[in-house]
Amino acid sequence: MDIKQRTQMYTSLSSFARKCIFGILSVATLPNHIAFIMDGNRRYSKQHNLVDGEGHKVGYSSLMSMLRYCYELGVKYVTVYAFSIENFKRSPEEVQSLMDLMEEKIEGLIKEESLVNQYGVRVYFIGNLKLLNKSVRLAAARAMDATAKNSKAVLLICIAYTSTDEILHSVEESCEEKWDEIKVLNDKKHEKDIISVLDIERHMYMAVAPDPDIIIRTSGETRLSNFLLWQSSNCLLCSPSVLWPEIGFRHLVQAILGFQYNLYYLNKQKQT
Ligand SMILES: CC(C)=CCC/C(C)=C/CC/C(C)=C/COP(=O)(O)OP(=O)(O)O
Repeated sequence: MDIKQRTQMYTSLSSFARKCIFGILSVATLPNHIAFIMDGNRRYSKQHNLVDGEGHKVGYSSLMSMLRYCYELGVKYVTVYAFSIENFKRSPEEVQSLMDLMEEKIEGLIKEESLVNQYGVRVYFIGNLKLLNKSVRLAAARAMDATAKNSKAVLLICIAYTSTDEILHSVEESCEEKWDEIKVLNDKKHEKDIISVLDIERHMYMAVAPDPDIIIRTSGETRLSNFLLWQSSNCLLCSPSVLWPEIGFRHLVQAILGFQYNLYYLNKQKQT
């Protein structure tokens, strides 16, 4: 058997094993939305003596594997923290190199043979997109347009994002909307109206998705780092102690088992 045949056999065997494990996991409630904080790409580069930026490229391959597993399993929504507003404070060279990678990979997402097309994924870019340079912003707009008709699954890419910025944006939009209503009604008694939680939720960038069930943050970190603060009040946080480029199938399975155990335990508590 040559290398090609061996690789094919390995791919079919691992795909079969995954299907069996997914079959078992599907017996209990599956998460509908998983979010990832992809921590540890630079540390991976350093640990493996790679040139700067290589860790993020390996990190992108890990992301593609995790997306494949999630969509195979039937998780409809996946969110990733790709670039925070805080990341703009890194050196100009590093920001530029990350933006170049982002642009290249965004273009790749909508290619004919891409995973996005294979699984019918609608892509959203979530964040303060006007902070991005024009070419990345246009690439993001193209990817959103090109996938707008896909409805089997959803990928939300948080870029130029922080949760506090999202909340601020949403409160501003809600106030403006309320103010316009008051002006139209020209009714003094409405001036006392205040915005509601529902107004704020409606104006969130993340309003296109339900709240996440699980947030997985690699490299053993248990901080949320300004990610989905509003949306994570009932969410399970998992922190596998591997760097993002090292994340694998077993970490996803562990997180889902944790979620299912948590749900089982909560239901049991409610019954007693
Ligand atoms: C199109 C698309 C979704 C592309 C995503 C590409 C990708 C893997 C981006 C990760 C970006 C990032 C700043 C990760 C955090 O690791 P870090 O750089 O902070 O590393 P560290 O935690 O070791 O410092």
